[in-house]
Amino acid sequence: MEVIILPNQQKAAYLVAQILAKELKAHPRLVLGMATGRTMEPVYRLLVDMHQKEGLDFSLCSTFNLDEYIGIPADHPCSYRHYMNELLFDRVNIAKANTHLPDGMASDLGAECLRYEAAITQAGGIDLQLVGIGSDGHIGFNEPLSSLRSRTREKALTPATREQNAPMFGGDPANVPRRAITMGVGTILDSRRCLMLVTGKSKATILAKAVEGPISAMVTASALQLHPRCQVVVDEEAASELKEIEYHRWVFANEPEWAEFQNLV
Ligand SMILES: N[C@@H]1[C@@H](O)[C@H](O)[C@@H](COP(=O)(O)O)O[C@@H]1O
Repeated sequence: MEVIILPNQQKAAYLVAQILAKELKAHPRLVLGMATGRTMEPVYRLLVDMHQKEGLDFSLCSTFNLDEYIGIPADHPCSYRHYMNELLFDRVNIAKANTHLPDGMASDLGAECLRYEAAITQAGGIDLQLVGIGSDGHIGFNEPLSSLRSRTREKALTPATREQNAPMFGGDPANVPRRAITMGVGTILDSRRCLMLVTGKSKATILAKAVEGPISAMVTASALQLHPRCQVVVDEEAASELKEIEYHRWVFANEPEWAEFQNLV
C-alpha cells in the first residue's frame, strides 16, 4: 500500500483523474470499478473536462460500480445509477450498455448479486477500482464486521452510514434506505489495481486506522493492506493523523512513477 499526500482535495482528485485517464489511454478496453460519494465528484468533473477538451475516449471501456441502494429505482435522484449518469455517463462517450451497477430493485436480490459477480468475471475482472471510505471505515457498503472474503451481496447499513448519507436524502437518516447491494471485500481485493481517494479532516481518524491500523473486519478498508497494488491518494487534512507522513512524502518525491506529478506538491 502506498500513500500519496497532496496539498488539497482538488489536487488529490486531479491525480486520481490523471491516473485513470492514463490507464484508459493505454488500455481503451479498460474495466473500471467506480465509486460514488461526495469525495468522487471532483474526479468525475475532471474526467468530463478531459473528454470535452482533450477527447478522452470512453467508447470501449466498461464500468462496474461498487454498490447500489435497495428499493430505490434507477431514476430516483438518490440512486447511485442516477449519480453516475448525471456526473459521468451522460457527459462522456461511454456506451450505456457497458456501465453496470447492481439492480437494487431486482425481485430476486440473491440472484442479482450472483449475476453481478458473474458479469465482472465475464468482463475479465476489474482493472482499476476506485474506492472512497465511509465514516465507519467501509469500502463500498461493506459495513463493520463484513467478511474480508465476502463477494457481492446484500448488506444492512449501519446507523452511522445512514447518518453520513442523510444529506443526499433531504437531511433525515430515516429517509436513507436500510439495505444495499455491495461488491464484497473479496471482490474489491480481486481488482488488479486499486485507488482509494480520501479527503477532508473528518476522514483523518478512520484513514489512519485503515492504513496504519491492524487489518480488521471492524474497518473493512483496512483489508486493502492485502491488495497487491493499492495506492491511497489523500489531502493534507485527511493525512493529518498518519504516523508515517514523512515516509509517504519521501516515496512520492523519489519514486519514478510520480516524477511527472511532482508539481502537485
Ligand atoms: N457507499 C458509499 C461509499 O462507497 C463511499 O465511499 C462513502 C463515502 O462518501 P463521501 O465521499 O460522501 O464521504 O459513501 C457511501 O457510503
